[in-house]
This record gives sequence, structure tokens and C-alpha cells, in this order.
Amino acid sequence: MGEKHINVFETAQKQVKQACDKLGTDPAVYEILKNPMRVLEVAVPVKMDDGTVKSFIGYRAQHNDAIGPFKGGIRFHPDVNLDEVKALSTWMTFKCGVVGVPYGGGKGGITVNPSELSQGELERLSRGFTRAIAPIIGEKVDIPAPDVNTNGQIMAWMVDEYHKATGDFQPGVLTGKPVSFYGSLARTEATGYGVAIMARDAAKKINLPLEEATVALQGFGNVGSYAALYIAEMGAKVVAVSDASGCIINKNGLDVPALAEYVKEHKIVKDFPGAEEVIDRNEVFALNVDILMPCALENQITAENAVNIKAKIISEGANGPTTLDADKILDERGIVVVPDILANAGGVTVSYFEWVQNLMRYSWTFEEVQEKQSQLMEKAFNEIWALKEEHGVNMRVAAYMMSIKRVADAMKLRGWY
Ligand SMILES: NC(=O)C1=CN([C@@H]2O[C@H](COP(=O)(O)OP(=O)(O)OC[C@H]3O[C@@H](n4cnc5c(N)ncnc54)[C@H](OP(=O)(O)O)[C@@H]3O)[C@@H](O)[C@H]2O)C=CC1
Ligand SMILES: O=C(O)CCC(=O)C(=O)O
Repeated sequence: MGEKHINVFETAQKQVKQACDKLGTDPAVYEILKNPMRVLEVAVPVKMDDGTVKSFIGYRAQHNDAIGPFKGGIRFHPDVNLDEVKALSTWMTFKCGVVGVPYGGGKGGITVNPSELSQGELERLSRGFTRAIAPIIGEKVDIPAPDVNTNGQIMAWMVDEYHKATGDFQPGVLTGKPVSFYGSLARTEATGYGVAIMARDAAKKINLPLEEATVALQGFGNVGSYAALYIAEMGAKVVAVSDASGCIINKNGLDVPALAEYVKEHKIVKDFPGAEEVIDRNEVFALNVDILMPCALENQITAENAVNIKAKIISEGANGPTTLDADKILDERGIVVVPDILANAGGVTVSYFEWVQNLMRYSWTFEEVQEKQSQLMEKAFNEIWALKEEHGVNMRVAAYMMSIKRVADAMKLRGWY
């Protein structure tokens, strides 16, 4: 499934335009925000294990830094392309604005299937990409982090390579690092934890007791696995989980910690012994559940499958999982969508805490970090819910309205328009 032909950068631009129109902002605001301020495309030659050299294309998009340094992950995936990176950097600007962390938006990626690389090739590619983007990143300038198929080890290599390339040891130049190397406790869990908190808050608003709620997730990587673990811990029943291999079901509830252990070892969900049934991965959205958590990639909830959705709440773990047409259908059908720029903002929120700890050379406990994260996200949720009620818009439009106003105010004060 997934409508790859839908251009996600055009989606991002339309989302921004819609909220600018609703706010009645000065035309200059959309004129500035419709494109990233800077985009760098690089070709990274890598010596492969067989002695050949392969050149990989990568990007770093810097959307807007009116509020603070550019911030956003780096994705390694075969579908990475310029428009995708531009869209993801746009979404980052407004995600940071929603939770009020002092950053603008950035995003990077390399067009590569990392599962085809050896560990040595992966390291050389990560280091080569860091050297290529080193001139435009920095602890106070642009701070990358993990995204799809990147992790703490890759962030640690990148900090090391940045140090070698610049002679400047800046552990805060990347976040999402291993805890034993300037990482923050609770960063690995943060995005999924936030997705679960946002689903819980939405359930409260529509009087859906979590203990009676059923949940289905698309994607069981970093975001999906922790979203599932936390929503189960909060009392809901996770009945379905999909990944690229298929969708597993247990109507009595999957044992999520056991599934997480299983996937660590076997990589795929399909053969998990605790499943009652395995269905096609594309059927996950049509299941009879109360809460859906898309935690994979863009353009997954489409006009075609949105009509079959039975859930009352969608908490978007992925960036851009819902197409514009699908959004309209979900809205008309009264389904509460907690938009990506709020639902998955836990990652960048705790990245911010990691960066603050790096700059202070100090560390907080796991509980302190999670407490700070939930406070920021719940505050944002309540503000957005109130705005949605006040203006009669959905949560996505309300989230953009709140965030655009913050960015626009900063741009105005800086004299950009
Ligand atoms: N990591 C973070 O902190 C943040 C991530 N996000 C967003 O969350 C999403 C997921 O990221 P993350 O968890 O880090 O990435 P991971 O690489 O850890 O996991 C991605 C998951 O999506 C699955 N997947 C891919 N295609 C499909 C499909 N067609 N159907 C079902 N499952 C599929 C993968 O399955 P398989 O392994 O079988 O390929 C895997 O389980 C992305 O949109 C990312 O931008 C947002 C905020 C922060
Ligand atoms: O942790 C971060 O800085 C950014 C994470 C990210 O890429 C995202 O929120 O999409």
C-alpha cells in the first residue's frame, strides 16, 4: 500500500498554506515558509568490502531557523529523495514549534538500503556523509538525530567524524546518541512514549476508557515498538502489529514485551509464536480497533483505505502517514487524528533535553526526562485541543496554526518581513 506518487513536499506546503490562510497571516509568512532556506545535496563515495567504490546520494535540508538551530533526523532508506527530505524538514520546523523547543526544522537522508551494507560499509558511509555535511551542521547551527534505519551507534560515529573533520569536539552536534556516550536516558523510548501519551489524552477527551480500548500499529521499529509497549502499559490491548513482513493478530492482546524481544532477535513480526493469525500487512488499517498508530512511513493512510478505518483515534507516530485526501475523509468521519507534528514530537523533545544535558555536561534521571517530556507534550495537546474547539478545525490545522504563529512572531521580531 502507500501512494508513492503523492509528493509529500506538496502535502507539507499545502498543510502550511491552509493554516496560514486560517490564521490570516501576512502573505510574507507563507512566502518564506513554503521552501527550506537551504538544501545541500552530496555524493558520498564509499569503498565497499569487495574493493569497488560506490557513490551514494545524500541530502540535508534546513527549513527555517527563526526560532533556533535547525533540528531533525537523518534517514537511510532506498526511497529517500530531495522532495521527501524537504517535506520532512518542513514538518520539523512546525513540530519544534508545537512543543516549544527552541529549534527550527532540518532533515537529512541518504538514498540507500542499509540492510545490503556490511557494518564496515555502513560506518564508512555514515562518516563520509558527516564529512560532506560538516560545513553546515554544528552544535549551535544544525543538530541531526536518528530517523528510519539510523541509530545511536551511527550518531556516535558521526560525532567522532565531526570532531575529526573540524577539530572541535561537540557532543551536542548530534542527538539520539548511546547513553554511555553523551546520550540521554529515555531518548530511545521518547517518540513511542509520546505517541502513547497522545493516544491516551485523546481517549480521555472522547471518553474512551483505555482499559477497554484495542490498538493496532503499523511499524514495529523504534517508534512503533515503544508506542506499543507504553500503550499496553497504560492499560490498552494491543491486538495487531504489522511490519514489512505482515500483520500479526491476537484478539486477546499480544504480549508486547515478548514481541519486542522476539523482533530484536528475528527482525520480523510474522513468525511470532504469540500470534493467532497473520494477515496481509496492508490490512492493518481496516481492523476493528479503537486506536490506530501508523509508525512506518509517509502516504500510508490514503483516500482508498481511509473509508475502511474503524478506529476512533489515530495517533501518528510516522511523519506524514496520512495523505491530504485521506485527512478530509477522516475529518468528515469524525475520527480524531493526533497529527504527526504533535504525536511524534517526543523524539525531538527528548533530543532537546539531551542537547541541554550535553551543553551543561550534566545528566538527568530517566524519570526526570520522561516527566519533563510528558509535561511539554500534554501542555501542547491541551493548547491544540482548545484551539481546535475555538476555531472549529481539526487537530492538524490547530497544531499548524499554533506553531506557525510562533515561527511567524520570531521572524517578525527578527525583521524577516
Ligand atoms: N526515531 C525517531 O525518534 C522518530 C521517528 N519518526 C518517524 O517514525 C517513523 C518510523 O521511524 P522509526 O521507528 O525510527 O524507524 P525504524 O526503521 O526503526 O522502523 C520502521 C518500521 O516501519 C516498518 N515498515 C516499513 N514499511 C512498512 C509497511 N509498508 N508496512 C508495515 N510496516 C512497515 C519497518 O518494518 P521492517 O523492519 O519490516 O522494514 C519497521 O518496523 C518514520 O516516519 C520516522 O520519520 C518521527 C519522530 C522521531
Ligand atoms: O530527535 C530529533 O532531533 C528529530 C527526530 C526526527 O527526525 C523527527 O522528529 O522526525
